[in-house]
Amino acid sequence: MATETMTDTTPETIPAAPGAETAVLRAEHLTKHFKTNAGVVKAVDDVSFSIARGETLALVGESGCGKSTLGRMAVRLIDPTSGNVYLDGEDITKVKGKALREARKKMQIVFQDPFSSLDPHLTLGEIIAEPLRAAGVSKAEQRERVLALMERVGLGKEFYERYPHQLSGGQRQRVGIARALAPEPEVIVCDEPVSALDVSIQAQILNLLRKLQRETSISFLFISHDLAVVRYISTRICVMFLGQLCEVCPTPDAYTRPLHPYTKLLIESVPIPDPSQADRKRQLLEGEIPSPINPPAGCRFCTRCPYADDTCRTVKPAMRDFGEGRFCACHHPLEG
Ligand SMILES: Nc1ncnc2c1ncn2[C@@H]1O[C@H](COP(=O)(O)OP(=O)(O)OP(=O)(O)O)[C@@H](O)[C@H]1O
Repeated sequence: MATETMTDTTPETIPAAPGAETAVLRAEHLTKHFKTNAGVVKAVDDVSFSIARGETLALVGESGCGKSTLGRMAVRLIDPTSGNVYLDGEDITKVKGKALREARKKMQIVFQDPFSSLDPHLTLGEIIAEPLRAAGVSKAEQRERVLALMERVGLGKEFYERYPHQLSGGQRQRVGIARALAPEPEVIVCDEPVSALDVSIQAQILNLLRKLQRETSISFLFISHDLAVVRYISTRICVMFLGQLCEVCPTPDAYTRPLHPYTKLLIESVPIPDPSQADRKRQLLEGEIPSPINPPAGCRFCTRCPYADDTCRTVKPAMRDFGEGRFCACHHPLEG
């Protein structure tokens, strides 16, 4: 139950990682509603977060909870229904034309499927050079910079003239990362970047991202449903359920001392690969996720939560500060 030290806090006050400099990217009250024939889909509802320089912030949650929509809004690939995005403290929610192009250079995205996101008719050299060409970099300099980028992501010179279909999945994702790095961004949204890859290749790509971050203190918003991957790569975690954040905390805390019942169930529902742990009862998340067209009025997790009472069903829980960088929106947090 609630402790006395806990304070109510509006989500926009969720700080960047403790001790970090000011946030590179900050989202405030981001909301996206899609009008469909079946009704208005409340894909993302009043979500706020910030990413510090050199930080990897993970966004986790089940399929359909709004992760990709949130990631795309954060880098202005889609416009929010309401809410604001700040890049280096500047409100870029409504910028257009040249200002938008400048902002987009600083915020890149790497997609899950590196095959469909690479033009099959272009060589790797051309694909990686595309953002440089658009920025007016000379032909000669483009080649030099592309070769340097390829080296940084572990692709030899011999790949310069190759086409996407000549590459493995892991190599294609390296190309996707090189292309994202080309305009020297401050933030890269990685939307399930390793989900389509074999486990051994996943580790190589994750290690590459870590190496790049050490070299340049770039920030990542890392979207994933894979909690093992997120544990390895991220500094902090945002747990999302049905369009809203329910917990934000340093990554180890999500696994060792979760505050939200949903975080705990999500962690416990991960398959157990270690046979000596086979006796551990695997918790299953039960019940259907409610429709984002007609979400529950109070806490959105109330229909699946073992602790839900009348308050949970009627009153939306505020995001509260538990100290040490831990925030949770729950009427009955697991600690206190
Ligand atoms: N263009 C759109 N029009 C209507 N509904 C949409 C649109 N894009 C997303 N949605 C809906 O918004 C909700 C959130 O989708 P989103 O893809 O952001 O979730 P996600 O957590 O990234 O899921 P996944 O991991 O499966 O990609 C879903 O209910 C989805 O069907």
